[in-house]
Amino acid sequence: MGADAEIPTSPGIVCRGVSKVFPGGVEVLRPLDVTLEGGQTTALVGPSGCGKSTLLRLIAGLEAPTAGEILIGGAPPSVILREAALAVAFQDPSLLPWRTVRGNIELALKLARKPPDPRKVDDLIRLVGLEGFADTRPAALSGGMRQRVAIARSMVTEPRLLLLDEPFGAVDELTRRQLAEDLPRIWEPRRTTTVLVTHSVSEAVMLSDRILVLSPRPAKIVEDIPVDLPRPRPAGIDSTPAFRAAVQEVSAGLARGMASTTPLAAQ
Ligand SMILES: Nc1ncnc2c1ncn2[C@@H]1O[C@H](COP(=O)(O)OP(=O)(O)OP(=O)(O)O)[C@@H](O)[C@H]1O
Repeated sequence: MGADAEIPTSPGIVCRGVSKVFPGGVEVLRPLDVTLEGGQTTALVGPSGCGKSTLLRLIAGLEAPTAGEILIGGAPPSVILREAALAVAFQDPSLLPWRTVRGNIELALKLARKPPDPRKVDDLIRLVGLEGFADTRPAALSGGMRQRVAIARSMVTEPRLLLLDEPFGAVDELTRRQLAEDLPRIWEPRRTTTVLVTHSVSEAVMLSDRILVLSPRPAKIVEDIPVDLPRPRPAGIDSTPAFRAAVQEVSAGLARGMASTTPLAAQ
């Protein structure tokens, strides 16, 4: 981190009384109080439309809360944005159509005012399984391939905070499992604070240290489940009894969350 950086290497995230009501009175988040520990990966799971992406967008500083505040490493989201230490990979990869795969990833480095690093770019292209497509433009890629470019692009800057919203949504099951196994190897050594939105319980268990289950809209935290599995996850862990037990626990939490009106955390 640069000498003048205000954001620590693995920033924690504090949400204090955060609520969101969209114009027209759509209440998406009830006042939410939660602290996400720095260096951890936290997964947000919950029913469709409950407000997971909205919470992620608030953390990213792309939306402002209606009330309350969010602090990242003790500072408002605008600071981590200004320091280019935040990276996001959202459902819609939004790649520049006139740039190649390599060009899109390189652009992230440029925008973050970081020096070119062709080797790192090539390594990431290989890691997300796009070897041979470095000079291809997005129009000639499948949806899943475009998402993988977005994932590589989000990691190339070595962000201190990584926000992933269904990053594997359009990726086939086999590649998904491979990515879920491989990607944490990049962010773990740097202890990148990561927040992940996913509909897949097994992906949440595979990738995170902690899983927050949200209720139907307006979202409240109804379950807060630590994932007590070794990091990095060894290959084949998803067929162990401990992994399956964790998946079951989260699935049961989701079912309870669907029916719940009483939040677990102080809301
Ligand atoms: N800009 C907006 N204006 C008005 N309503 C919005 C806006 N953005 C989101 N919403 C509403 O907020 C609610 C939560 O949306 P959000 O995308 O956060 O849910 P989600 O849990 O991520 O859903 P999914 O799992 O289906 O992606 C939805 O009812 C959505 O219609």
